Amino acid sequence: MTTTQTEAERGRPLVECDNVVRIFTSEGVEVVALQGLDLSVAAGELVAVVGASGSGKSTLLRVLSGLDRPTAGAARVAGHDLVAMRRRERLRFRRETVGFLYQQASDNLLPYLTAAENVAVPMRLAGRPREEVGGRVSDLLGLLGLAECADRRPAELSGGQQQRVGLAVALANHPQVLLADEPTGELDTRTADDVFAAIRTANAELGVTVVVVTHDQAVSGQVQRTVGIRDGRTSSEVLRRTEVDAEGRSALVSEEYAVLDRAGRLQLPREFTHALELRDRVRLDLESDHIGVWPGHDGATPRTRRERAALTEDTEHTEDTGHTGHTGDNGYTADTEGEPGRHRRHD
Ligand SMILES: Nc1ncnc2c1ncn2[C@@H]1O[C@H](COP(=O)(O)OP(=O)(O)OP(=O)(O)O)[C@@H](O)[C@H]1O
Repeated sequence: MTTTQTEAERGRPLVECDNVVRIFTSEGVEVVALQGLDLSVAAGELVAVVGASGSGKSTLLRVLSGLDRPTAGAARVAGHDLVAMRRRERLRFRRETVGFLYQQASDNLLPYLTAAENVAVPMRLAGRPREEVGGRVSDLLGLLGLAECADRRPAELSGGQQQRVGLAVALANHPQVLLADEPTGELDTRTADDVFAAIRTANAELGVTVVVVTHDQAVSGQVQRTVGIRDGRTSSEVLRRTEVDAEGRSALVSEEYAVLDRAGRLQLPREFTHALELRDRVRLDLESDHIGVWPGHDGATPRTRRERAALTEDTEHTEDTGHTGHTGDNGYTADTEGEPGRHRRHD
């Protein structure tokens, strides 16, 4: 089966959101669903966007699938400008460039058609020749472990099989990007793992770039990169990679990063801000290899390195620890050396 991307194309940004804003107005009240969201997904990546209910996940997917238009900002998918795109281009984009997998099987499949007939529908709508349609249908059903289900209707399939047929439908027209909205939300853990395995197969074998949105934190175990979304903007990332030690043993390592946008904005994790009662304003301290963030307080207690340096002219305090003895120093620092990316607490 042909892959969607060549090796040379892998790695270039395929999905790009730059400061995307989406404001809904209902009954005179404005709801800011996306507030300056940045996201970049490279060709060939499999990324999960994870966030609580109301964080803006579905709004993001609707924008990326061309169903909705951002209020402000820039969004591009596979070279298509999602803000400027006109009706005709939008239709072709939705038919050929992106595939969509919904949470409910009833949104992915027509109940009166067999699995094979369902997979054929998007290709027939796109006007593909009959001989191509038959080959693609059996290739996809075979790849996703559904060959024996070809002639069954959705009601005769398990929940996991229905989602995998839905995946085959989404992939039918060789989309460059697969967008999945809570694709395993209705399934038990084992069946959800099977569906994720099928999504990974599609990503690896067909080269399709995948963006999955979910509220399920556990999904980060299934993907290479997890992007956290909070209050309509991306806030953190977890990267997973395999490390091999000197004895040749491999271990899966995951590291959490905060996302820094182009304007230098950073969202601190909620548990950090709660732990230190950080609010309204904080003091920043530039060190040689990291930045310290300190509660703002009332300005009466000197906190920053510069302020401490001024103090040390009068006292014998050492700067080695980065702490002044009198502050209690419960500030967090994000190290850039030693443990890159890890949020570490200084005791
Ligand atoms: N058409 C709309 N009109 C008004 N407000 C909307 C509309 N669509 C979404 N919102 C609001 O925008 C915010 C983000 O909604 P969205 O559906 O994107 O969140 P979500 O993370 O997908 O949530 P869930 O996991 O519950 O589906 C919410 O406050 C929601 O109420």
